[in-house]
Amino acid sequence: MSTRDEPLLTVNNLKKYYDTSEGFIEGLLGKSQKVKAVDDVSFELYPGETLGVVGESGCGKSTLGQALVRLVEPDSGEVLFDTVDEDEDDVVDPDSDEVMFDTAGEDDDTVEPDSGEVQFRGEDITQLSRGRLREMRKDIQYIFQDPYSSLNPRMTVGDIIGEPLKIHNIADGAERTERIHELLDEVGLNPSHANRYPHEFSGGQKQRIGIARALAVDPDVIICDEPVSALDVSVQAQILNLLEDLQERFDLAYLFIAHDLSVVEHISDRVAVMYLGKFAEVGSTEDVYAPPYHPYTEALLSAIPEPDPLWEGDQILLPGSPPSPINPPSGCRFHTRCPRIIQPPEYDLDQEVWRALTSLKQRALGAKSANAILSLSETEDEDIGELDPTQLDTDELDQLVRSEFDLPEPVGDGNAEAAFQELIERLETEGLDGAKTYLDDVFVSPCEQREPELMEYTPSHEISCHLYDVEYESEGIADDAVADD
Ligand SMILES: Nc1ncnc2c1ncn2[C@@H]1O[C@H](COP(=O)(O)OP(=O)(O)OP(=O)(O)O)[C@@H](O)[C@H]1O
Repeated sequence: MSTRDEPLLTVNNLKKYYDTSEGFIEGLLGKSQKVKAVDDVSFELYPGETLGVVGESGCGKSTLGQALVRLVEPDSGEVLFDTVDEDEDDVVDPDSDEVMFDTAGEDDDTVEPDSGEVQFRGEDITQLSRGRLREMRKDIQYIFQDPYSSLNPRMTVGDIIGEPLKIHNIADGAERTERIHELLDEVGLNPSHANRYPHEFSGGQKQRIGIARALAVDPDVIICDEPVSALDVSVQAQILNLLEDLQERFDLAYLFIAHDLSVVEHISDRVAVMYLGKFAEVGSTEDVYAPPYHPYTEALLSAIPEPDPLWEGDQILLPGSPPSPINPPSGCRFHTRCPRIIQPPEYDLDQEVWRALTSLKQRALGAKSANAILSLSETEDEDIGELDPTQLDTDELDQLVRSEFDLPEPVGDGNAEAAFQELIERLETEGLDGAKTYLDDVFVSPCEQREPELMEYTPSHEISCHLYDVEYESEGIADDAVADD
């Protein structure tokens, strides 16, 4: 049983990979590829707190929320659940005689108690039987992003809110009606509207109905999956205030998923920043929204349309688009876009120049033809046709590549300049394949070689970045990075 200082949810090494094979045969032929939507995520959620999960679209936030309660089945990992011990007299131990069995009509091993609270004591949700899973879903509710499609249009609002009361044998008849009216009132809706249908309500009101439905079963945890992103900004604030108010009154813990950093900052006690299926940073909201930053968080914060008044830097534009979660980059997954990607000890370049050289390397290694290096169409460009680097002279090629990547001449470090010139020569004499072979061994960042752990930076702040890694600190690299902050 959880106390206030112990986690309600303890998530260990959770993974969810989606299979992309289109059919059984493809699967058999081994042609399926796995989308690593959630890839080894661990965290805790404490009673009464809000943990925000933030990151770009497609980074795995919804999959994480859904895997916790097995709306999608996780591949591996544990989700240990401990219910809050509110009132011991009201507790029903599922193993005790107090549980009255009435399984008529049930098609599985469901055990619904006639009264009292069912307890979970560190049970692993990923291993629960279907019956126990159904009981767990009373304690952990899910609010969906889209209030328009998450409510059954053919049911009255009263029936929608009353459904969980019925499923979990919580209230019946007049008692149920009274509870529905109470819940409508709790979420700021008129109880006399219980007989109306969802289409008669605005977007914000629909989300209030979704919240009332989640509250009906008196949960310990609500997973709020982008609950305000479909709403107008003014309505967003009202719903966020309502969620905060309800949290205080009913001692709810929220896992609050959103892509909008301002929304997450407003509501969260702690924040986890997610990138390509992993947590890049987790900490108290104060820690995550102030230096030292994970470079990904820093870029996200710099891009908020109305930045935090404390934000002093310029907007950081990340190069390229997020890589595919089917084949995430080696080492630190963010290294292909990281403005602060670490230089190897043999170079001493301006950071922007170093970033540009690594972008050149990534683009060349991923290119199908030399055209791609210069952002030309992979097939044939109207004006230039297919670029054949072996037909250009070295100087011409050198200038084209420097101008494409904003590289100064020389790049500013003797070793790096020599490597760049050698690259251009290989491109000219051996074409793209020769350049690729050469690039395997040059412009190598420590960030692409080893995956950083999510490490404790302070007791309330974990960061997964080699810049904050003591091993790199001993080489002076991390020290410099932190000093910059
Ligand atoms: N059912 C599925 N089958 C295959 N891939 C999926 C499936 N659902 C999600 N994905 C992929 O898994 C990755 C994570 O998706 P997810 O929806 O969890 O991300 P998200 O951060 O919640 O993004 P968004 O805010 O856009 O929903 C994405 O690459 C997505 O395309």
